[in-house]
Amino acid sequence: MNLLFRVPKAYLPICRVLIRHSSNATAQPKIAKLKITLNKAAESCSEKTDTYAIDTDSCPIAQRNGKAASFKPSKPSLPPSLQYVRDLMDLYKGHVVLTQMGSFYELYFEQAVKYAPELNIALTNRAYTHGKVPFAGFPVHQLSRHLKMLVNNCGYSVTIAEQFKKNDVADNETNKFYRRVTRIVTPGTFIDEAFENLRENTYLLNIDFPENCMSSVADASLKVGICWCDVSTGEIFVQQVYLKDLVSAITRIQPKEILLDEKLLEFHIESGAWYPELVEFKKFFIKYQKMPSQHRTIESFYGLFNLGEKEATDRQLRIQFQTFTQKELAALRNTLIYVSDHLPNFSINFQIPQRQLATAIMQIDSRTSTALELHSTVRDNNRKGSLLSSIRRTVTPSGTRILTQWLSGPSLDLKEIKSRQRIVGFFKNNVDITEALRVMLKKVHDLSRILQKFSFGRGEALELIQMARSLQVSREIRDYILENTPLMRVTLKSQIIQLIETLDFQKKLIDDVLKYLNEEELVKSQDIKQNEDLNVILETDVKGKKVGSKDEVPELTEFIVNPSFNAKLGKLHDAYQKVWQKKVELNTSLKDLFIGKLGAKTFALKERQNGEYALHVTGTASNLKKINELTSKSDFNGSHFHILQQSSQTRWLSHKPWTDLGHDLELLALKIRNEEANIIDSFKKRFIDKSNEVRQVATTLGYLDTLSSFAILANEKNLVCPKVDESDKLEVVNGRHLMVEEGLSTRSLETFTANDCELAKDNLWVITGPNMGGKSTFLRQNAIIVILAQIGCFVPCSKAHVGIVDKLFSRVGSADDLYNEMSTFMVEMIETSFILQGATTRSLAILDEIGRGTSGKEGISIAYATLKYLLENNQCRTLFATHFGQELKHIIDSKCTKGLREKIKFYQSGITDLGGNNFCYDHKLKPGICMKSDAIRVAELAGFPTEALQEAREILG
Ligand SMILES: Nc1ncnc2c1ncn2[C@@H]1O[C@H](COP(=O)(O)OP(=O)(O)OP(=O)(O)O)[C@@H](O)[C@H]1O
Repeated sequence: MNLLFRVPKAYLPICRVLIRHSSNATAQPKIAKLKITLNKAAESCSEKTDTYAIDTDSCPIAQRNGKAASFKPSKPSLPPSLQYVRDLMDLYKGHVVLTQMGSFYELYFEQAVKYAPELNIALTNRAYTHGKVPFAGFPVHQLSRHLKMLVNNCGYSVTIAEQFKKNDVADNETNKFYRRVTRIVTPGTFIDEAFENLRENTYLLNIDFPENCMSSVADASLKVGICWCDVSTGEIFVQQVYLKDLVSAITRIQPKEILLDEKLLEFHIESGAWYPELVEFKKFFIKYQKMPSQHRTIESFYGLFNLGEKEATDRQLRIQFQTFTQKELAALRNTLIYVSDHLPNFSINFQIPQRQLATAIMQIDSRTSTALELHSTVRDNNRKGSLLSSIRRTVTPSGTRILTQWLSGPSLDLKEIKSRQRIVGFFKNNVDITEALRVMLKKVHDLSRILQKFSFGRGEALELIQMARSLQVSREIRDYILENTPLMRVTLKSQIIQLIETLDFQKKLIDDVLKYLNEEELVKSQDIKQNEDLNVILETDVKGKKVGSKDEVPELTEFIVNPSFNAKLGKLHDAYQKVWQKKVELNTSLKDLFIGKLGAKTFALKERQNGEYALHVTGTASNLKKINELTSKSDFNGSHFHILQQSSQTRWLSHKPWTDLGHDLELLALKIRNEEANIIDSFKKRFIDKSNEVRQVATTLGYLDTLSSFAILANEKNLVCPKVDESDKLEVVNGRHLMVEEGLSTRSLETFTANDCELAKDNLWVITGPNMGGKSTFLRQNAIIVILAQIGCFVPCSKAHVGIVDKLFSRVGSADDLYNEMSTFMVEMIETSFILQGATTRSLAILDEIGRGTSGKEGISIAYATLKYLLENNQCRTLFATHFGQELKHIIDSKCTKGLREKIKFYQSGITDLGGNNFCYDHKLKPGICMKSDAIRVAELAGFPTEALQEAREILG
């Protein structure tokens, strides 16, 4: 069974939803390797008979598909390599199968026909005895580009089978290769993309719902386990949440892929039928997968974590896992199985899983996150214009990721908020120190991602230098901050000293890397490689590439490890140098002969494109004639010259002394490179063994980056430090909306009108005003001020007092179309009921025009009921914008007790008449109720026809 639901095309840019069911078979016993020998019939094919293995051991997902055990070689007439592809396609049902054939990745059969157009690659056929087979392919180096299209744009899972050379087979054998599944790429395990995407985490998230919970009515207080990880940074977290808080948690995490048990497929949870809020799942890539989490003990995953020393890692894991709930452990197990199945060829290196507590993070549901434009704008889903882009001043990848995480989940930990504020305050007041720190931070590379690359057996030698340089900078930062601690107050000083302790990374390892690796050469070869890559891209389709000679054998300076690293490398370099010296001598004497005696124009010892060592001589026809004579008659140093190739002005000659020396140099260079590769690997391993320390440095640098960036922002935007405490207050004096203010300053000369807000527990402000009068802006700016205050950032106002808010709710007219089968009013009611069910006395709710989606009278009654319920039951701080101010006031006055009435305050913004038809908005809030909405003026501004406006004015009277 393989189900694929595709979202309408128009929806794809914002929410790629793919629901895939990978297997419905029962688990099968493990089969390590499945050897298949093709029978006689195959020999008649155009390819030779071969024996191949589908390595189900390396990829247990295939075992679980349940086909491995019952697998029989199907139709015998296919050539072995194609039979392999066909069998893979059967094993990995629903996946796109890319098989490496030489220097190409290829798609075959119906998959070639289907996906070639999507990848914009040529589809062709190859004739075999059993008929024509469609195929399409692309060069290996284009894998990343095509994976992006298949995985990110189209939402497919891609199984990749790579080609390897058999160990025990000679080079001239036809069947010297075998193929093996090396990974399965999905949005959550797309490490190549993640390594490039420095600003964001690439989270894969598993949700473990209680067994059979969907067979009965949803209970909002049901406990659910979640686990999410970023394979590219090694971060992994678990949390237990109530069903009612699940979507908020997912909104905060923003996973690239959500993994669910295939048993849930039949419940169509994203339809909202079981629990309405789960329609939010439509925004994410969902993968349904068989979840055999009970089949493996948690201990069997210990190998996926690395803190350095194995015993210490195991011990810490044991302690940590004891603190997790059963649901968290189940989600963790599911996630770990999935990751190890999808990356069978990589050694995963996770840090110790962290448990996040719902009580430590402010809950922001997805509607609020969208309405406040935390990460992208409502209008065009663009990052530019969002709160994140407006406040981001970070200069390191880990700083940017921390900022993103904080914005999605501000802290509820007062101590932590205050300590962040102290650091921001220090940096704000000490601009020179902050500038110097940021100059250093700019030199820091993405340490956790480089570390992960090393763990995966990837990463260039240059990244070792980047790692060492970044760690060296981290030590400098530590020293620099320490130097400046006398300027700090006692509390800040001890806090800072504790923080920067982690920056003290082992100096010896840094020094060794910088001492023994040739940075200059690595940078040079990186530049050459980049140019080559560019040339490859440019020349891909150019036929008749250049022919001629390769460069001369590399010189000593092109090696990347200092020969003094160890005796073995030293000896190899000595030997290489001796042979090199002989080459220099030979070159001199032959130059003497060809240029000095025979009058050639140029002479060089070269290695030709085909690998032959040869003398390259150019000259005039008469000189070359002499050279021809020499080659036919005499020898030099006891060896004859032979003409390999000639043209009117050049000669390629072979000469045994140079051939021998060339081979010796080549062999020695190879040995040196092998030894260098071992040394590079050993350095990588030394860093992997210090995974914990490297990650701590990365986190601390990211933390310092984020907080110093807040200081820069505070000075730039005139922000102040809010008073944050456990009180029930929300008091803001002269508050501003950062993004609206920014928009006004770039678009016009208009300035932002600052407004105050003064709420306490169970206080409610009703805001009225004309259309376009600034009601929504006011609501949002206060919510943003709360978020900024709780991430430790300073806030846009002249004074603020924020009692910690546990949950932020909004009902601000949604641009989402997730509930596509429900009416606008129904959606409005569902969203309002989430607030009424979820808001606590510590929450802040902003509600914009409740009840506008239905008839006037009923709308007012709903608005009133909501307002009263919030005051009496939720007792949260509430800002309530409406056009029905007068009507509401009337009902409140007649129905509410004095006590309740005192909790409600009415504020209004208005329009100032400038005479004639001219007017301007007065965005200043003042007590009172706005009597009219000035809708006709807005219609006029919007370009309504004059007759229509006149008609409206007459009706209004
Ligand atoms: N305090 C302010 N100072 C200056 N300009 C503002 C202010 N508040 C809002 N504006 C401007 O007015 C525009 C409309 O604001 P907003 O959407 O908040 O009005 P509204 O009262 O909610 O309108 P409607 O009732 O039509 O939804 C904003 O886009 C911004 O350009």
